[in-house]
Amino acid sequence: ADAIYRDTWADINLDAIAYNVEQIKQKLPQHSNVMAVVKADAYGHGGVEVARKALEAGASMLAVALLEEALLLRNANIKAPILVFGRVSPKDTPIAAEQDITLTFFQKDWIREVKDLTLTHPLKLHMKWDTGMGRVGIRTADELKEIVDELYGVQRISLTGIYTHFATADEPDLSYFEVQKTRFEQLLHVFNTIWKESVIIHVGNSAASIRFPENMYHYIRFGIAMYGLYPSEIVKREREIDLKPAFSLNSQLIHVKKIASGESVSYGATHVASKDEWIGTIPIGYADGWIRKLQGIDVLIDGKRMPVVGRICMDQTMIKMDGEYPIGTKVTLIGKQENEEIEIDEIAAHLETINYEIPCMITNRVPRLHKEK
Ligand SMILES: Cc1ncc(COP(=O)(O)O)c(CNc2conc2O)c1O
Repeated sequence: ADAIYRDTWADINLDAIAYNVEQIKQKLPQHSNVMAVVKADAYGHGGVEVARKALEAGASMLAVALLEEALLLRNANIKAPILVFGRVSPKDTPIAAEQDITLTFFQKDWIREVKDLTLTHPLKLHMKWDTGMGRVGIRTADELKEIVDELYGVQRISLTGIYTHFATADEPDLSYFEVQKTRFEQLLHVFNTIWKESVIIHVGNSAASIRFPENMYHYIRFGIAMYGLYPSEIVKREREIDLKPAFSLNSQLIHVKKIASGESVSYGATHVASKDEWIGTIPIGYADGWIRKLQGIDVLIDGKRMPVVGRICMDQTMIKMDGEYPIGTKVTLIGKQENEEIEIDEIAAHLETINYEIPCMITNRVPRLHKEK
């Protein structure tokens, strides 16, 4: 790993990743396996390290969004099956076939273009069905029949899976989830009459697999919960599974000063001390993904909550402290200190977004240190 000089880093607890995989496996029936979703550099947790740990903990397949992400795992000598969710252009399918990377398809023309190529290795494909996510996938029985017709008798291209994705599995109201399930079952019935070879079937993300572990077919696509985050408030409240968060974010005080009443902090001089105040500075800013809207959020120093004051800069942030602390004092922006904790969910709420976005938005300028016992 590259040398680290700045005192700002993310601790990735790989034992938590393993724990979370074990928790869902205990809930799943024997015939359901775990596909670890490690796209976007494992939701910002470090793709290779998380993939290896998830496989060690019992996942038997990996999923990514891009061919580039799959190749990165193969280059790290990861041999497990990998599914790419996104559309890979036909011209790049030979690389996928060569590296034994399974691709997603859902367009008749795509198959026609791939059939015109000379593939030196078999190309494995999962077909995506859009039962209501409205993103990618075939939508009707006619489309299904037409695309299956393109596959008959084609050498070197093998359909090894079919899948769909739920738009509302994490919501209190499950009526649309039921609509999607029904549509999937209808398409599956048609598929079984026109395709006789066995395929892998997978439908569930974290929310669906946590809430309905019994009907997850052959694989679940385990993403956010593997990182110890609940997909939504309702799933967190239902507590059908215990999860341990894997991501924490830390820094250290690099400057400490006392300012008098009336003196200001940071650009725009927007924070004005109402009385004598101790101000700490830490080396993290919006170029690290610690964006300006996080002004006002609490961080932990000495096991206590202290607020970010003044405008967050590109590389530095100021904190109003309850007293003087030495340079080098650890500051926790996400995680625990003594009996206080700043959860990713709190940051997400402050930013009026979802927890998925937080670890993804912390840029690569913040090193990820992977720890395991
Ligand atoms: C096709 C597909 N399957 C499974 C998952 C895993 O979902 P989970 O993290 O809720 O378990 C995702 C995540 N996709 C996204 C997560 O956030 N935005 C997305 O597009 C996905 O796109």
